[in-house]
Amino acid sequence: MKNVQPKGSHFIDGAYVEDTAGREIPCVYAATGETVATLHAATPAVVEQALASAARAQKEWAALAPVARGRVLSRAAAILRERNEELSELESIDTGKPIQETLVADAASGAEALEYYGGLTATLTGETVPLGGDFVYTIREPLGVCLGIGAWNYPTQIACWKAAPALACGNAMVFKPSEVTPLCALKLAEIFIEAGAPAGLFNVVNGYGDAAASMVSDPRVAKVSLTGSVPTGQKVYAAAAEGMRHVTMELGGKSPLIIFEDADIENAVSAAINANFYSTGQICSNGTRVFVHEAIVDEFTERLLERTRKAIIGDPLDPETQIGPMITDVQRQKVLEYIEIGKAEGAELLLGGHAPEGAGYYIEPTVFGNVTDEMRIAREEIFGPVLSILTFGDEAEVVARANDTEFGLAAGLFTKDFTRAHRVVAQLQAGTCWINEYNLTPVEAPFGGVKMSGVGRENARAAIEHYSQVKSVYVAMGDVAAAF
Ligand SMILES: NC(=O)C1=CN([C@@H]2O[C@H](COP(=O)(O)OP(=O)(O)OC[C@H]3O[C@@H](n4cnc5c(N)ncnc54)[C@H](O)[C@@H]3O)[C@@H](O)[C@H]2O)C=CC1
Repeated sequence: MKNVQPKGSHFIDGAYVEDTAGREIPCVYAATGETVATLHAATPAVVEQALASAARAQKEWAALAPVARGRVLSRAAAILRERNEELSELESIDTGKPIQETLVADAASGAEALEYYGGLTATLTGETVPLGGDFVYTIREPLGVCLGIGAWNYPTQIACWKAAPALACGNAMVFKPSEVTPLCALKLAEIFIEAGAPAGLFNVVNGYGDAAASMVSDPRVAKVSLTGSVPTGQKVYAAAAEGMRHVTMELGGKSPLIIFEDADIENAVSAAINANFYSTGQICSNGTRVFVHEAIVDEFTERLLERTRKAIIGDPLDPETQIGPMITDVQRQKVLEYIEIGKAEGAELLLGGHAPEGAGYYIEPTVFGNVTDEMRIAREEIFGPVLSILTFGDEAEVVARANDTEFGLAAGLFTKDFTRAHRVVAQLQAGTCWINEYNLTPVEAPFGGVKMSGVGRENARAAIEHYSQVKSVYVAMGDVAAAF
């Protein structure tokens, strides 16, 4: 394994920073279990340095002409693209995701976000509101220092999706990656400096939940954007509320994928595969409850099993590999427990269900048939490669069952009947819906959840609303009327 030990555990004020007094963070390659780097969690002194330099840099950055800020984001995007290969390799080492995925979905997606917001920066204007003589104009202002907190499944993409709109609006960001994937965001911080960002504008502070928690309640932090689980989201949202901070919460899901009887079966199977086995199932928006119409469930299941049996499980750095390991052994054990629960609840294990022999945190792509709504495998987020097939008879029934969940991140449906497609989408309680596709998240489209899956939106113009605030300025053109 090549040397991936960073020059320091944190990247603050334009340089790597180390403080070995912090608790160790081992960075483990999930394919072998080998420790490939050791970092140290941020101490209070490191956190202080990060917040102080971000507060200083934010003022400098916000004072630039918007087009100059946009240029820095565009340059950062170009550097990400130039280095896509090496960044993808690091992403695969950090997460265990197959290189054939990371080459297209991580630094590339991050670059898209930076390109999009780089272009948008100079267009962020206010409005003039005529009042018949007097008028109001509005100014879109940055919030200040934003805190980004990341999950482990997409360390580069999450950092970029948060940093790009935050910086476009004139904010600074301190980013706390997941403790199990501490490497990739450090590279993004280096790239921002190379692209011309002021030192301190994008700082990376590695650490565990407590390091992030100490920043959530710091008076210098104006906004918190978290990608993580619902229980963490509840804690972070509550702590942010104490200081009336803005929040974006990108949390978990248990999303439905509905296959109607007139669906194109091969496309529906492709979508079910992407919705459950991409990134070894570690995707928040996954369509893990696959509702298949009873008239086609046999045909659908047969093709799904035939195709999934061919999946190539292996070394993430081998370009042929389609399924890598789970992120940690803890996560693998959690998924294996759910598989046992599914069997005990009476679901039919049709494929997989085992951890292959040997090193690494691998788990076979797993398909359950005859799953019913009340089973825990159909209600709780597993965050692993476990697909549940549920059958249904009619449209009203499947809509009600699809919505019968505390989550509301995403939903998908397959049908050739476009009237039905739009009618059903209108009733689905989910922040993102796909018709005849699944899990595509272009930067041009807002992304986020309803219900327990979160608040706020990432990507698109929608994210601008969540990283800026509007000042109204009333301008009087005449005398002031007063009662006396
Ligand atoms: N909606 C979305 O866009 C996405 C949501 N997710 C969700 O993330 C979860 C998996 O990721 P995990 O890393 O296991 O989530 P997690 O909730 O355990 O951790 C997320 C982050 O929060 C930090 N954290 C933990 N406790 C904290 C506290 N008290 N205060 C502040 N920060 C704290 C962690 O250190 C980590 O950086 C799943 O539920 C998944 O659905 C994952 C990717 C995308």
